[in-house]
Amino acid sequence: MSNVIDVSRPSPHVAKVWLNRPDVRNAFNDDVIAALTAAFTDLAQDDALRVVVLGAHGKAFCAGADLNWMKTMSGYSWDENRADAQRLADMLWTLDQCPVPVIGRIQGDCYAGGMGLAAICDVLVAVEGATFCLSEARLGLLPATISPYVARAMGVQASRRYMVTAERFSAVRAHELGMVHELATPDTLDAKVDDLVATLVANGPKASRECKRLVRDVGGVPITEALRSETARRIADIRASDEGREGLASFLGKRQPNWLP
Ligand SMILES: CC(C)(COP(=O)([O-])OP(=O)([O-])OC[C@H]1O[C@@H](n2cnc3c(N)ncnc32)[C@H](O)[C@@H]1OP(=O)([O-])[O-])[C@@H](O)C(=O)NCCC(=O)NCCSC(=O)C[C@@](C)(O)CC(=O)[O-]
Repeated sequence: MSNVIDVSRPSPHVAKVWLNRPDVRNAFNDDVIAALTAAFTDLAQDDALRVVVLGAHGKAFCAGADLNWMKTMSGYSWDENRADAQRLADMLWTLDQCPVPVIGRIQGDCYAGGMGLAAICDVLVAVEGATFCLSEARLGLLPATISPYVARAMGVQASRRYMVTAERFSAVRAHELGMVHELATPDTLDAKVDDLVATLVANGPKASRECKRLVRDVGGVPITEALRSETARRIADIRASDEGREGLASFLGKRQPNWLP
């Protein structure tokens, strides 16, 4: 099971998690779901970590759920199907809760559940030639567990269209919709991802984690008095922290910040 994904640590601050079933276009089955869940659960405990890059081997990023695995599931009882779907929902949740920013490196096609993986990323870089598709309806299935993440990443209205039509669309269109943040060519993809990694590693580590949590907690939430006081509390917390003091002192002192571990 272990080699269905590759996890590497080029530095204590950076983790790379690569899907590794290129022969089936990185479709995920039970082994992948278990491996990704375990990897992100471990990474979440690592206080030195500042950024994760989620990528894939081979020509496609991810073809979604493994259809052979799903075919097996169709012989299951409703309860067994429910338990399988719950494991998938739990995996997406675990990835979404990753405490540090996740950069998605989309080097090829991104279909169905693969769009769910892309949608949990905080920053998405894709090659222009990659195709995106919420193909589930074509197969008589639903993009159910991925739907909240996809709707958050590309908006409800675009999700409506692409979920009901199951049409393919380009990375350029995904960029227009705001889901993809940067377009690349196969030659420039890694340099763009490396630049983003360097940008994220240079930021205040606590601030970076808190920014991610802040957007997740307040994005789309109605602006109420309670929210006004909660957001004020969060900035006060970080201003009063060693990191907040160091960030301001380094700016005012015209020097590089020395982030504490
Ligand atoms: C991705 C492209 C465009 C690449 O297109 P391509 O590069 O031309 O590759 P291909 O179509 O020739 O496929 C290469 C090999 O990968 C296999 N393969 C490919 N995909 C899968 C798959 N999903 N499951 C199992 N095997 C897969 C495929 O069967 C073939 O095997 P071979 O013939 O060489 O033995 C194409 O392969 C394709 O259209 N794949 C199907 C994508 C799809 O419709 N996935 C739906 C998954 S359902 C899902 O994800 C449900 C979920 C999770 O969203 C539910 C929820 O949210 O609750």
